[in-house]
Amino acid sequence: MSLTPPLPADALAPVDLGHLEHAITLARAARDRGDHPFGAVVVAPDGTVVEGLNSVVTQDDPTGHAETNLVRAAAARLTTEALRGATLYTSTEPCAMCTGAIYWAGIPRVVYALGEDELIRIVQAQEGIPTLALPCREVFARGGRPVEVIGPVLLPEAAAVHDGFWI
Ligand SMILES: Nc1nc2[nH]cnc2c(=O)[nH]1
Repeated sequence: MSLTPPLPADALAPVDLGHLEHAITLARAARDRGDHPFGAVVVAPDGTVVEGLNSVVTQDDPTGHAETNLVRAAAARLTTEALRGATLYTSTEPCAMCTGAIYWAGIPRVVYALGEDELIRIVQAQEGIPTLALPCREVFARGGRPVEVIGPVLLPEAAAVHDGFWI
């Protein structure tokens, strides 16, 4: 479980903070349309922004996590070179499946708001909801190229978007 201490929001560069807040608004949009409350964006070196929302419920797809959907969309829209210079921002730390997708896409930088340990604490109030406790840093550490990871970042809305959802 991640014991990385949270960063204050003002420790981030304003551009990173803006994209992270965008990811959290997408988590809210996913929840509002009936999906699980997760959202993410990829930002390419030229500023192109690709969005991803969780679609587990509306597409009846257990692998429809925000980041996995996003990596597919980004790979379709961006060149390999652009992916290799991109940053992925996500409302919650990527799970092991999504971390694998990010790694295989060659994305070298990830910024997340809510930590996996905090998500598990929220979700575990509910019996029967499965979690996968494997911090993204541990998965990336097994890879053959470095991925910079920044997070968790203290943004109250990142936790608030889960309020009352997992009950
Ligand atoms: N980061 C993240 N964690 C999840 N856990 C369950 N679904 C998701 C998702 O879409 N994104």
